[in-house]
Amino acid sequence: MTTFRELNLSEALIKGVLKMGFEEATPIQAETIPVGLSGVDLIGQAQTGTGKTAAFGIPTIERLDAKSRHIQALILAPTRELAIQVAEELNRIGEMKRVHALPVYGGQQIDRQIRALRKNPQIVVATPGRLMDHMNRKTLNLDHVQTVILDEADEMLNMGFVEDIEKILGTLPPTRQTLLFSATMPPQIRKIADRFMTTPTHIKVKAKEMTVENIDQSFIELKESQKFDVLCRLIDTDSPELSIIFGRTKKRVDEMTEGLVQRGYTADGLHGDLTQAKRDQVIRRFKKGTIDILVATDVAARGLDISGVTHVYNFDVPQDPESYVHRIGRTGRAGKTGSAITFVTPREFGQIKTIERVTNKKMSRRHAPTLDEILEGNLKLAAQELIKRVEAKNSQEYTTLAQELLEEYEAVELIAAALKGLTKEPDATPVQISSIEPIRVKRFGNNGGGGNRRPYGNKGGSGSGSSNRGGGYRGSNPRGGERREGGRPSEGNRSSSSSDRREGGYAGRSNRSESDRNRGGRKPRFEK
Ligand SMILES: Nc1ncnc2c1ncn2[C@@H]1O[C@H](COP(=O)(O)OP(=O)(O)OP(=O)(O)O)[C@@H](O)[C@H]1O
Ligand SMILES: [Mg+2]
Repeated sequence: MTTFRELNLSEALIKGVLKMGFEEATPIQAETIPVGLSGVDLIGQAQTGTGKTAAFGIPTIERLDAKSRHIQALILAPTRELAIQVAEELNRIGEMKRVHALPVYGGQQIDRQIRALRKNPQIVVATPGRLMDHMNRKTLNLDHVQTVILDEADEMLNMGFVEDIEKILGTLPPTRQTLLFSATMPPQIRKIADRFMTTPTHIKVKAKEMTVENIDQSFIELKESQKFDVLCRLIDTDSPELSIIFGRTKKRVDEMTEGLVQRGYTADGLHGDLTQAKRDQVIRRFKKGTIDILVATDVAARGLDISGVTHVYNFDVPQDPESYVHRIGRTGRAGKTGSAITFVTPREFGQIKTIERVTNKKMSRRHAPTLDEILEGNLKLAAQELIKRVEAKNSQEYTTLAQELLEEYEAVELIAAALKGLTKEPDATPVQISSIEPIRVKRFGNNGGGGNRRPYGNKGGSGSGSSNRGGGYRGSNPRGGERREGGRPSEGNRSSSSSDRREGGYAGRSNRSESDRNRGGRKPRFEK
């Protein structure tokens, strides 16, 4: 185990990370921080939730000059929520060094961002489309950037941002350091690496499986028409603290959200067609626990770090194994445990096999809870509740009435009636979710006739390996469910900036044509 002191960091940075509750460096941090500090280019790959943000954030902040008024580090992220979150984390790491990171993303008023940029942040965390807008308007100067980081680089390629990224990287000083991070590294990444990186060191935290071992993974085979009722039953039996339900399209996300609310759950939806103000509100309420179910497209699959997410439900089987890895990685973060349950229709069963093959991890088959099982579970909960109330000994004012009732009725009958009153009956409010075409297996399994799709550099090409398995590490994170929202600019109206059209409609790969239209009809160059 490596402490941050052993990594030769300045006092300001050590204080910063200790204040965040980090006691030891995670494996990816221990391996990449020294390399990052040396100034060379770096590709970092490690499982979800294992601290990649700080792995690139710490050396980047350490290397920059807090007194300078120039932008010295640029981070590109695929979604707005991720840009905001990364900026927040960097602001915490750099707090003692008085370094400021500004998130810059589509959907927020550009004037507001221009004013914030005039305050000279040393770090800008941007979505590619909006950054391009600022570059075209000359409202930010990237001449002094010494480090550029592509967080979730493969997803930015999936989203069709490759041209923007090429343009952005092409304008940066050639001497700058380039870092590239993700939990998954499909071979296309090599193109970016070849073109824009100088003999990068490849660091991959070795792990037997692509997913962290503290996520319990299962699937349920069922008919499309059964999905919604089964989902509700699972939520009732699993009682997640916070959960994320992934759906394939924006329409399904809207319908599911509406249905859950109708059945009395506190849920809200997140997808690319919502205004930025609404997106901000949903995330804020989910982090606070005001809503405990987030229904989302793949827009929420990458990078989001929300503590308390104990369950991920894939209402629709993910389009590809990468999407699966990132979706389920929203739980089981920073050494915590989590559960991931994937729904699969019989015709799509091949996807489960493909995912298992690529992630090198078997999912267990789970059966949909029956109504009887649900009732039995609810009855047990009611009995526990009754016992709790008896033990609390605070029902004295009811004892006289209870005595009178006991004289007239059998004790067993009275308790049975009380239990019935406390038992939650499954809600059968009818909910209609529009049906959807099954994923075509052919497209899904197109990785070389069913062979293992190896993540880039998996075969010992890494600069230095680690014997650490998985993402488990010690160290507490005291923030709990209440994350500081500092650094998050208050929401403005949707601006008419061109980046909105490109970034606004992201619904995940499954909804590709729709999201492409929203990004100006651009076709992603790297189809999977
Ligand atoms: N050294 C550490 N000790 C304890 N907690 C840490 C440490 N480093 C990071 N964390 C916490 O772990 C959580 C996950 O970190 P982070 O979001 O950087 O993961 P990631 O590897 O980028 O995951 P993803 O692939 O999903 O983006 C965060 O809450 C972060 O604050
Ligand atoms: Mg991340």
